[in-house]
Amino acid sequence: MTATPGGGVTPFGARLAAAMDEHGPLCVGIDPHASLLHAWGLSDDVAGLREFSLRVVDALGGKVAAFKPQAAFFERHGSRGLGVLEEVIAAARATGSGGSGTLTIVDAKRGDIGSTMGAYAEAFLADGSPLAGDALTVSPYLGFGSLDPAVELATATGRGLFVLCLTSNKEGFEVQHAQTDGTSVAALMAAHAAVLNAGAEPMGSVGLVVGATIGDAVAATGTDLVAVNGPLLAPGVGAQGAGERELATTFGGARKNVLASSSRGVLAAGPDPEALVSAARAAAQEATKALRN
Ligand SMILES: O=c1ccn([C@@H]2O[C@H](COP(=O)(O)O)[C@@H](O)[C@H]2O)c(=O)[nH]1
Repeated sequence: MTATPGGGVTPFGARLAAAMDEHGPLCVGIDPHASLLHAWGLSDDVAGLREFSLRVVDALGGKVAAFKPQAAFFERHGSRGLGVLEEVIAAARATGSGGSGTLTIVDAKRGDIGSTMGAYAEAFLADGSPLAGDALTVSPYLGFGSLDPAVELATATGRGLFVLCLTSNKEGFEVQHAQTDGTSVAALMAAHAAVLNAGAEPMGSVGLVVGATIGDAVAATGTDLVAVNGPLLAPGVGAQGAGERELATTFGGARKNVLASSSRGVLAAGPDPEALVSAARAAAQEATKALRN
């Protein structure tokens, strides 16, 4: 974690804003699908998982704004797979010039009743926990307030959260577009995040997941992304079909806070490290054109 001159910790929102300014608004997902392991000539076991993931970190560390390891692909290999996730987080932290590291967003989508959420928070957001990256994806569908232990620990340790709001999959609408008294669930989640981020500069640390594939869902659900004043993680770029046009049109006035995310779209270029760098560079340029002009 980066210390401020006053001895505090620079909040995640500020660290992510700086990383996006330096490297472009692209996050590369580390999703070691069995099919990708095979395509890279690796075995679908813990050794292959480790080799694949660390090669991605080696090739792209210090060159992209963030990594997003998908916990499911590590969990499917059991406790040793989780050990590899810990190694990946540590390796990302050690990359980059000056030891500043590459930010990691652990995509584990945790959410539970508050007392259990406290345990998830300790696992993924506490200083000293080997599974703690710089931010965690969380699910608010047990009620936004159930996330309080994660909000509190993330704030205390300078980490961030990405709360599922408008997800990139086509099934999300039945929950996220549902309305109570004229307010959609997505708009309500965004409003909760806005309260937590109020006044933060350059942006707060409680972000949302808003897929790049959602078409006009921001307007359709009345979701005020500008008021959120926090980072917007936008999966769906690449393999799910979204590209420059979707990034440019989906987020309106909140575009500058968007971190586009691509996993298979970049990883499919491997295992050659130079090919991975070229694919990530092309995706970052596309995201920059769409989001920063
Ligand atoms: O709404 C969401 C939330 C998370 N994801 C995750 O992002 C990656 C997408 O992988 P691609 O290979 O770029 O399609 C994956 O880990 C998902 O679980 C998402 O796609 N949509």
